[in-house]
Amino acid sequence: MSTSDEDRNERVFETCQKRVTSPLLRLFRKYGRPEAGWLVVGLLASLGAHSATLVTPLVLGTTIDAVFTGTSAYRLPLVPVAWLPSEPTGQFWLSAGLVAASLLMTAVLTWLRGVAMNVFAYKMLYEIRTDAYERLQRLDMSFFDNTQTGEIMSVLDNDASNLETFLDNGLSQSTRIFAVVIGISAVLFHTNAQLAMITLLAVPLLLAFTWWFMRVVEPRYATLRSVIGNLNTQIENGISGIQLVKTANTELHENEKMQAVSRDVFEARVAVSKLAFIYRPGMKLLTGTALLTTFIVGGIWVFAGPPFVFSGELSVGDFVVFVLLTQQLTAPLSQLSNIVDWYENARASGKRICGLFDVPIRVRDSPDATVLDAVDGRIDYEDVRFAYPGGEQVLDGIDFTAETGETVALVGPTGAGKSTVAKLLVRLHDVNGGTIRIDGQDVEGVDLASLRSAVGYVSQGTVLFDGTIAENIQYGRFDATDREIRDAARAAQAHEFVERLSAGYETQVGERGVKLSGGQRQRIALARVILQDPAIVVLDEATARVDTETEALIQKSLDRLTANRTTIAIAHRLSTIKDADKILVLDDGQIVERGTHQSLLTEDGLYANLWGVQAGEIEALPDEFFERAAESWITHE
Ligand SMILES: Nc1ncnc2c1ncn2[C@@H]1O[C@H](COP(=O)(O)OP(=O)(O)OP(=O)(O)O)[C@@H](O)[C@H]1O
Repeated sequence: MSTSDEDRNERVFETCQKRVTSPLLRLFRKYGRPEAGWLVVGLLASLGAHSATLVTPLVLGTTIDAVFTGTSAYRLPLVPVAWLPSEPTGQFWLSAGLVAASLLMTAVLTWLRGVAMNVFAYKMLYEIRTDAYERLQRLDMSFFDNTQTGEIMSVLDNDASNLETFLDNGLSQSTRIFAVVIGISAVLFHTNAQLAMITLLAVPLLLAFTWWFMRVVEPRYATLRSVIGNLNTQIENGISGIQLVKTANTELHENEKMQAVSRDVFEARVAVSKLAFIYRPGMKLLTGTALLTTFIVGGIWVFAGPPFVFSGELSVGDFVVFVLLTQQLTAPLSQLSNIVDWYENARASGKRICGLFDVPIRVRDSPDATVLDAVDGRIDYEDVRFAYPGGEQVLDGIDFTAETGETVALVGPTGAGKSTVAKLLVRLHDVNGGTIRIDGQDVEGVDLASLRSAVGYVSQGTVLFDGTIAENIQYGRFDATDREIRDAARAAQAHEFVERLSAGYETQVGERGVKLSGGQRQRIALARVILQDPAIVVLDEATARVDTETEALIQKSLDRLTANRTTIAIAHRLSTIKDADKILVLDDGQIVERGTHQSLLTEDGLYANLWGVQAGEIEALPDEFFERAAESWITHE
């Protein structure tokens, strides 16, 4: 498959994720560098805080030997002997002071670490999230057609959180391990190199055990992540389609689907846990064994002199240092599994985030794009051909012109390609062949923003945003005044019904506008387009979902909207478009008839048949029509 084919296929998001290498490094280079100062402060503070915890056992060891048992001189690593007191009382209080100072330092540095690492992680994530969202909005419609909403949402939500957890907890826990293992090793070697070798034998064993765990758990984690994705999709589909579930009485069926995906999640979690149940106790057993071995060997050494091949002395103080520090090894090393877990999750999430950044955008401004300004509104379609990514040819040789101010209607059987013709005008997709021009300029050569503000689009299923009615109308032009919003609503025949609502223009419309009727939603959408004041208007079944009375009302507002604007109107109900300047009859991606209402009726073709049926003059369409519709239906399926 060539790159461009891959970039056009339905699973383009998946393909892009697979191609990503070193996602964390890549994200760090782009988003972490500007905040690297915070990271350095955080890591140094973490290193300092964990190193400070080593002071207490060290000081305790030397104090026991020098002050309590008197077996050796009072010495502290890195501190010149001349600076140390020679009297036991002075030594005792110095030790107490050092322990207090190290506790205080640990507390302050831990605070600093928390602040610096949080700021680093939050700032980086803020940039990634906003950039990803910005990118997402520019992606082609075909990306949204082929990617589950749940999957996209989880990139901005779960994946960003996974990254944040790793950047914050994962990195600071890693420095903890680094500081503790290096620090403890140094202190133990300094205290007694021979015993240190016995104690620290545990470290390579712990690392090897963790490496094994990482290798075997990763495929299970991959399965877990994928089934959690399925679970999210199921929940998302079930909730967004709740009306269908209730009316179709399919709650049981949905429950069964939910049970199946939940079971998959359960089984995947158990598979991961089975390994975690071996790993965590295994880690404890290994560190426990190291402690016990140190205790036995060190104890014998203190009581009866050096055992086995060892030589030299081990004081009680040294023994205490070993026991205390070996215990301190356990906690950070047992975090290794969490770090691995956070890292794996962050890597997988980083791949998805980078994959999203890599999805190619085909519909974009060309480098020499010109701004579509002072639009007259003449539209030319010239031999336009189109197929959706991975699909069959949907439009084949579409040719027509809409003169400035004209209304061109597109009619024809379902699936004929009418909406596709309209979508190509605002470049929701780009043509595969031929050209679309506005005022003689190829739409692919003009600035996208100017193109889309020149065309007002009212789609089949009008979608409103959660917010007030006023906010939804203002979406057409954000700097519109209250008066302009009301004027637009009046022109759309919406003002009266809005005024009758208890909160008027401040009424909340609910998610997707569910609290309004279909006709009310449609009129709000029309008010929005009237406020936008475009030179060209596309009406895709603008009156499809309303009753005849509302249709009459909407028709009035439509007449206001389309007067003096070039209009492309798509309609099944032919009565709504019979006055159009041109009517194009589409069938199977081609224009099969064209003319005015009157001329098409005289032609006695598909349009005349459709009109006859709708006007009740003909009882049924000819068999030939059904055969063709069935054929088109089968090929579209
Ligand atoms: N996003 C899409 N991805 C893939 N195929 C699509 C997409 N949208 C539409 N199609 C296919 O393109 C063909 C034309 O669809 P289109 O929506 O343009 O038809 P239409 O004439 O507007 O139909 P209707 O009157 O039912 O709205 C259909 O076969 C449809 O299955």
